[in-house]
Amino acid sequence: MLVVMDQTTQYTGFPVRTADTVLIGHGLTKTYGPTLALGGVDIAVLRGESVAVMGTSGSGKTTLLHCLAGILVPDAGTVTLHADGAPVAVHSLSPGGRAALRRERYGFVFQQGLLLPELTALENVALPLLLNGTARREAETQAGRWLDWLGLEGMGQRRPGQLSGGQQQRVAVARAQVAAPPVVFADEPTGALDSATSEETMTALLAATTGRGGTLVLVTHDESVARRCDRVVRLHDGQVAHDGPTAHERPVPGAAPTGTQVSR
Ligand SMILES: Nc1ncnc2c1ncn2[C@@H]1O[C@H](COP(=O)(O)OP(=O)(O)OP(=O)(O)O)[C@@H](O)[C@H]1O
Repeated sequence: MLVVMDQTTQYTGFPVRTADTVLIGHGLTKTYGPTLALGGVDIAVLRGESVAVMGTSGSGKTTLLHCLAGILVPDAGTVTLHADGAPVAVHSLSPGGRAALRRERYGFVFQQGLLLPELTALENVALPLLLNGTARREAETQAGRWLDWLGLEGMGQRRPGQLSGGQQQRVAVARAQVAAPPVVFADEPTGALDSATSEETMTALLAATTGRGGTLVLVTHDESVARRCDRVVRLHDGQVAHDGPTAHERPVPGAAPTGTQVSR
């Protein structure tokens, strides 16, 4: 059956592209030796949506995220990004093409911010812009705006080791979003944080992504994190066991720093 995901429809089959679809994974299959990590997963992510991928340990969450993000190539199935310009067949890109895609079109937040320890917070955030060819002064200006916007005023010259875990994650959020990618992926972004800091980090992550028209796909074990997203996809043994909307009030979008429009 052909379905389009909306706020009332349970997922029941093959994902169909609509004008609002930004990312489609179809029939995604991945094995590691004898282990079937993904067994034909279909997923369609809408523009401006936050999707939480949940499931027990080993159910295939990170493998799915990595296939969608062009970190891993699925053994079978397709991943298509429909952002600005022509659709991109992510699964068939060369390793260099996938690296460019990750650098230019995607943002990432991991459990431990994975900030470069020898760089300042400002330099960490500016890095994606520098890699994309933005001049240093402009890159650092934009990075500084994001740090300020995420409540890190005056901390730009600190190195990651001089920031708390929650502050480091906000730097990671700023870095993921500074180049205004159409899709941000987050793998357990609050996994190392206490519940109050986790809440703050989710507020920052949602404000920086869906709050300004971008899209967020995140993996989490934490139901309270998932509840803040628009939709939950639950995996079980590498299959989609559930895909449906969460009941939550969408936060009122805040104004993003100037010059940070999401590319479509
Ligand atoms: N590089 C690898 N080599 C071998 N097996 C792997 C590899 N990566 C993942 N697996 C296996 O594939 C399955 C899915 O792993 P995956 O990491 O996607 O699950 P997950 O749901 O993200 O788990 P967790 O919640 O524990 O992080 C698991 O059985 C895991 O052991």
